[in-house]
Amino acid sequence: MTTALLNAQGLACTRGNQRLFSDINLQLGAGQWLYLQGENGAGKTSLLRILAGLTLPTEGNVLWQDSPIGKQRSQYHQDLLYIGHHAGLKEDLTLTENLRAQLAIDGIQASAAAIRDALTRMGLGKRQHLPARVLSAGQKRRGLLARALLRPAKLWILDEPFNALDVQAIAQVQNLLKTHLAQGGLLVLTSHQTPDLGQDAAGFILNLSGAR
Ligand SMILES: Nc1ncnc2c1ncn2[C@@H]1O[C@H](COP(=O)(O)OP(=O)(O)OP(=O)(O)O)[C@@H](O)[C@H]1O
Repeated sequence: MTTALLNAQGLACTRGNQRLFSDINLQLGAGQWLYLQGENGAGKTSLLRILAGLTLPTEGNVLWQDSPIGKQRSQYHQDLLYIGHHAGLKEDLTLTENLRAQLAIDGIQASAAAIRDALTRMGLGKRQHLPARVLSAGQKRRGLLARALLRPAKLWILDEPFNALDVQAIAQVQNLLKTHLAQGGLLVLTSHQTPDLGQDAAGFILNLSGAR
């Protein structure tokens, strides 16, 4: 049996006077994934943000390695890679500068060569010195995902990682996710496109539509 590293107990979320979901319980161990489904507005991003410790739940707790995430913010931050739905890039900075700044927040000093390699692997070798504002939506998404190549983290929480990506990039990101899982990483993601995470990794699907 896999030991649960991420544990959510009785999660509920209310926004304004709208109950998005309640009584959400999850357990995820090494090499396991959770795929959140649901219509627009079902509460997927809200749940991901709660799991990432960015929003407090209305009810319930999130535990990481048996301890509430609020009591171990710095350890949890170290173990977590969260990539949000909206491009979190500073528009006037280049992709290289954006990545360097994001990694610095994560406490990681990546070399210029490592950043260049990651961007090249994401097909952005020729775009690395352009300000983010001139990049296409898919290029921005690729740039955000390059962080996953540079930032070791046990738990990945990804909000619509395939958004705006072309077929080739989707396949590349799916391979990245499979490798992460094969190495014992945990993955929580949402996407309007069903991901292919391979036969070997164990996974769960949670549909938030109707979880009120
Ligand atoms: N801070 C907030 N204040 C008020 N309402 C909010 C707030 N944040 C989210 N909501 C509402 O909560 C609902 C769920 O939003 P959320 O972004 O979690 O949905 P989602 O399932 O990720 O949707 P999508 O598939 O469109 O990305 C929406 O109706 C949204 O307007």
